Amino acid sequence: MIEVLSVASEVYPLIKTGGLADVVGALPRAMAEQAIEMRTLIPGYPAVTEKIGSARTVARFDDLFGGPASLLACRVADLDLIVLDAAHLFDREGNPYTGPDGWDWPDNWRRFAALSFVAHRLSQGLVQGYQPHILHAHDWQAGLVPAYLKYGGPSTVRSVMTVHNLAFQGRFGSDIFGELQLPSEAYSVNGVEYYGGVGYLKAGLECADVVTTVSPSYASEIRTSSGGMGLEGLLNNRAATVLGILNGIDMREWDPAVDPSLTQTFSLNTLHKRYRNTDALRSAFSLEPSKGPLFGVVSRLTWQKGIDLLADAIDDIVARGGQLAVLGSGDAALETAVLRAAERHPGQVGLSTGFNEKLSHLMQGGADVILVPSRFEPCGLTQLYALRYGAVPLVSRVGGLNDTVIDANIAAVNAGVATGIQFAPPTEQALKDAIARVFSLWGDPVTWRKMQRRGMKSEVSWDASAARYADLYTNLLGLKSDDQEDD
Ligand SMILES: Nc1ncnc2c1ncn2[C@@H]1O[C@H](COP(=O)(O)OP(=O)(O)O[C@H]2O[C@H](CO)[C@@H](O)[C@H](O)[C@H]2O)[C@@H](O)[C@H]1O
Repeated sequence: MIEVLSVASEVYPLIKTGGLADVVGALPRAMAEQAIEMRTLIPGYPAVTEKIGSARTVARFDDLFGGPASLLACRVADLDLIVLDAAHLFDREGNPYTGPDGWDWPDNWRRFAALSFVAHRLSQGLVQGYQPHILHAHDWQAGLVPAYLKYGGPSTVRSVMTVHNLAFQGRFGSDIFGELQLPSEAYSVNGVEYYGGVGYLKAGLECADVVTTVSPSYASEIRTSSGGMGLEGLLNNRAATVLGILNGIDMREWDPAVDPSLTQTFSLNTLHKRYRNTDALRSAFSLEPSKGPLFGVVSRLTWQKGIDLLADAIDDIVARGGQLAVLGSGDAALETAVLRAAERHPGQVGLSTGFNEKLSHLMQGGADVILVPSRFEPCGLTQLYALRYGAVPLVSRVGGLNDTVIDANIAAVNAGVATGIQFAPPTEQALKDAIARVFSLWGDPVTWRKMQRRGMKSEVSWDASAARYADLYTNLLGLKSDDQEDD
């Protein structure tokens, strides 16, 4: 049986700030169905240690990057976790990356170096009876994992680096290098060095045996100058080992037939009851009763997510008879722009700031349209939840949004395959044109209903992608697919 240690800074349902947590939380169960054993190494933030209950201490460090630490093994929410309990690094208020003042923790380099260092120690047999064959690192916080492995002496353990978002790279000054416990040769263009400093994600991309990202389109985009964020050269050099494997969704967590967060559960056969969630959503956002479509946004409010484009299109939505409910927080200027629109259109536009998992489910189960106008989107999960919950996704044609939504152009409508609306390029005008198309489709209830139903039947599970990860692990270890059962 192949043993994979997945290393990440968040995992649902213990700690979540975005889509990374959903994926890291769903992968182990998806991989178990492929006969791959996956444990997850995560930091012991207060939110995590509070939830793990009784755990076994499986290793101790007298001094891990400046303080004592221990590793706690436990099984929570069907996940096999190894929690890095290190009070000097993780026992603090705030979110995983920022303090209560909203600024990055100044020692993030140390906190996540420690996480990666421990992953490497686990690959060296730190815990008796546990030997991972593969270290699977997620995003920059785990970017040093492949570097510790590469520079840590001979090993049969292999590494995979998955990019969930190339925009967050974990770049620090060269002065930290001396504290990373890496040999001096690691400070090179083939190692962790990046433009005169240390680049955590760059290190992972350079040193991992294989790089993956979360959709085929994004895998292509990151190799171009417009999408590569400076890393396109490196990624092109490694083109043969850069793969796009589409995210799936956790079909148990996101199932409209049993979802306790919905006012009204529903399925394909009871889609006519879905309007009760729409009514509940209107009340939650203090919106007036309406016969027009209710647009919903569940997102970080950032430039990446195209929220400035949305802000400019709000008046259009309302002028055409639609309403808008926005759940999200982020850049102050964008929050203010949405808030101003809500003030301009009382009863038609609502904003709920903060992170609200339960409300995010009601948004999917109640909104008529889920709007995702991203400038770039590695995969995107909210459009996948939308499809499963009978909300029609309106998305920009980038990254994983391109790979998961079939645009309702005339050919697709006639062929009976459309599942949503796409627009390109990500500009205000193209978004407004797409909104106009939504209203014309909304005016044809039969076509609209068919689109909803088709979306609900779309393949959004992990099945196909888990099989791809299983093949990847198997090939990396030089095994044939049928060998792994006997191993
Ligand atoms: N205010 C709020 N309250 C409650 N829930 C909220 C919320 N704001 C956002 N969410 C939730 O956070 C998640 C966001 O996931 P996405 O994949 O859409 O984007 P994100 O940029 O975080 O993820 C990155 O990683 C993922 C995983 O690989 C990629 O899909 C994506 O493209 C990439 O940018 C969803 O589960 C959404 O419901």
